[in-house]
Amino acid sequence: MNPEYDLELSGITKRFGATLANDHIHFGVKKGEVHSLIGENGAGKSTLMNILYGLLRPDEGEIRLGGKPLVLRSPKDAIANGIGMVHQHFMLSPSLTVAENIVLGHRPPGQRVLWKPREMERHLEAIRRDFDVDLPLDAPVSSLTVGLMQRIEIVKTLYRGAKILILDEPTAVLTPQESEELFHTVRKLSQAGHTVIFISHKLREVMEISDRITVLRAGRSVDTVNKSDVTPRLLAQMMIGREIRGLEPKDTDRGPVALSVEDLAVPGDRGTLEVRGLSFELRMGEILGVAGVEGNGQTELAEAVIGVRRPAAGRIEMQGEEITRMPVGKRFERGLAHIPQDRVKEGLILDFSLTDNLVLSIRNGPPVSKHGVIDWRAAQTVSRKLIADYQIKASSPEEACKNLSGGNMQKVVVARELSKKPRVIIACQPTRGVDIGASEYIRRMLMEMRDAGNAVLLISADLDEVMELSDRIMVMYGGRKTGELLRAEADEHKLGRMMFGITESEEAEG
Ligand SMILES: Nc1ncnc2c1ncn2[C@@H]1O[C@H](COP(=O)(O)OP(=O)(O)OP(=O)(O)O)[C@@H](O)[C@H]1O
Repeated sequence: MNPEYDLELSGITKRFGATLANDHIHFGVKKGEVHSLIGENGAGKSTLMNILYGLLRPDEGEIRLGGKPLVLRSPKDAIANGIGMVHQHFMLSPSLTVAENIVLGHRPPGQRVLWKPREMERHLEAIRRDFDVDLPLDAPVSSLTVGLMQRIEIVKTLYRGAKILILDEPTAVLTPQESEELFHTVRKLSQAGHTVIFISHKLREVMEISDRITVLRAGRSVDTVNKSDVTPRLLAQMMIGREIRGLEPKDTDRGPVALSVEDLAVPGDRGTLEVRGLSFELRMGEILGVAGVEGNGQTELAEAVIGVRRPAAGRIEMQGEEITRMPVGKRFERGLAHIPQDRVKEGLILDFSLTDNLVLSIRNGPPVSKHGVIDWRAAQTVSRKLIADYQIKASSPEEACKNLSGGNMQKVVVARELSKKPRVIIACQPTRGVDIGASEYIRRMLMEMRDAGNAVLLISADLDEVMELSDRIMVMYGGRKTGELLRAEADEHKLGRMMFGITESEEAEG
């Protein structure tokens, strides 16, 4: 045990069948530090943190807290020892209020009864004050933004006495503004002596928030470094074990119209119009980026184009044919592909194998099936090739998708959609939660699809991604277009203003 460390995991090994997810990992954390845990998809981050949170038992290795060995049989043990975890998928009851969600099922330490309302209020108030987090305590959770839900999860773990907080890719679901607020909370936590373990793929964030950084690669710990001793480039190399190449966007000739959207109005789940009179054209051979803070109609736009949400007005054409009311299946037959933003809910059948998800769900013809009879061997060959091309980490093509890490699930969706040889691709947050190596690959694939003369509508809240890939960028705010720029004309400042509703003419007036 290194006396510097408050928490130390040593020799942690965990196998899932043939997969060695954690291979003698060493991970030491100091009190009050923000310690980032980074690594490519499937590197073993979630497995290690699930062990620390008592969700998984290691096959080998030891955990020590404050110098004493710690055996964690369940999250209850972890919480009792001051270890809390905020997962990527929130565990909240939508119909209950914020306050009810926070206190739900929690008893004050050593007592049999639940908190009394006054004590509860006092306890919550202390958390609110100490960490400068504001919450609408009486609001039902169903009415809140994702950023607020995450804040509730953090307060919930603090309420249960967490001193060490594990945040599993917390910014993956946040807007840039919400991420800033989260960082403010993280800094407050660290100042108050709490330890934060921050899992992320975004090196810029890691460089901004961390004191120290541990890099995992293929189940092993590569190194732990001080933030001041590294650069993002060096971290990327440590993660993927080689130099990364930059992407060189290339100017291509714009072809005929791939997608034309005219005066489109689309209602959201609550019946109010989320897309309001939107018109634009996407050409073959181009990537049109749709920038904007999430929740400004981008999702409803994508859903209307792929056909799962009915527009209230307007017209959509694909390659000259009207598709406004065309059934989804027909649109796909005509060459549309969709990379959904919620891959778990919309993109995959989790209990099914990789081959099922990669190949069988989309191919009805040769070589995978003939006259309705599936050729399993051919299906497996196609599946194996996709697994290799996209470097999907799985023990075999028969592995169930639910066993894959989050980033690898995304690779499955992208591999399947792009392998359909589509003509028009609607890509929604295609690299969210995906590591650098795989992001680079997915971005390169989107550019290759474009260079081969196809069209890509890239909806992304990641401004860097939009600027890196797009030939043109359109900004959405409040369901409308607030501007459209060529990549060469776009900069963060201009786009940022448009993202908050300042139109091009207002922009020109300064
Ligand atoms: N329950 C499971 N059964 C089988 N294999 C699993 C299981 N959980 C994880 N694995 C495998 O263990 C390896 C490590 O996965 P883990 O989820 O820890 O990676 P990660 O670094 O968190 O990745 P990501 O960034 O994509 O979330 C992967 O190859 C994964 O497929």
